[in-house]
Amino acid sequence: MARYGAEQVFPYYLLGTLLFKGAIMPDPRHQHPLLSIENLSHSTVNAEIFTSLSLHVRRGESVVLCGPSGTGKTTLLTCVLGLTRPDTGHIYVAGKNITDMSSRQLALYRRKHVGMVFQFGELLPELSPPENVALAALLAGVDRKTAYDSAERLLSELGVPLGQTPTAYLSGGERQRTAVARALITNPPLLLADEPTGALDRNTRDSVADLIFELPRKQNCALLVVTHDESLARRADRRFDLVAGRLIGAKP
Ligand SMILES: Nc1ncnc2c1ncn2[C@@H]1O[C@H](COP(=O)(O)OP(=O)(O)OP(=O)(O)O)[C@@H](O)[C@H]1O
Repeated sequence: MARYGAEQVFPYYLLGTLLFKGAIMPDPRHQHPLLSIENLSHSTVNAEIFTSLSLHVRRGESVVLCGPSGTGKTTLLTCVLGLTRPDTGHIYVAGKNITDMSSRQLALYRRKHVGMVFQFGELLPELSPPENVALAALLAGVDRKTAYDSAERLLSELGVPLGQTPTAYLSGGERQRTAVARALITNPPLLLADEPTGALDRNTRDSVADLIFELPRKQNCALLVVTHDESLARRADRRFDLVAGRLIGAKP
């Protein structure tokens, strides 16, 4: 049986300890992408929206998609959500080809693998923040107690007041934090956001942006954000512009 001396084992022990303590984080660029968009083309009855578009996002990294109005940024997000079927090309999430999935499989995929933050939160205004957030977990099959406990923990961490006040009465920032909590409650590996700070004033926008852009590192998820906001785009690890149906990389 082979024997290993301390001098042979120690470097591996040290590396393992450093990795465990988070002193050396694996570089996201060396991982397989969580989201792979490959040669995607899509058109409406009137026009071609994008052609042969490819984009990869890894766990732990943030990518921002900018570009003029009407170039298809939201349409691309709806393709990744499985709400729009592209004409050609494939989208893989965690190795699964979502462009081949049935409607039933897509509904399950959305509940378990994707969190989405919309510009106006898209919460149910009559429900309280814990109810809005817990609902996403209940729909994903989580039991009632766990869903409510997790919703309250997440909301507290994100600084949203608990209680029974309907979300309609909360401030814009509190509503958007609730929307982030709802996107995170199922612990999705992929987080999408469409103009997540577009409806907020400057101060609130900065604090919600801070919150969103620290999620890839904190939750080890992949983040894809669509925005017109240059200050938001600067926070991303990588930034692309969608212009005339093509992706142009502005930040490596
Ligand atoms: N279901 C649809 N049927 C017909 N045309 C559509 C449909 N959905 C989107 N479009 C068109 O596709 C184009 C891209 O729209 P999209 O909303 O994706 O652009 P965008 O880049 O997100 O714009 P903005 O920055 O203004 O939000 C637009 O011209 C839009 O009118």
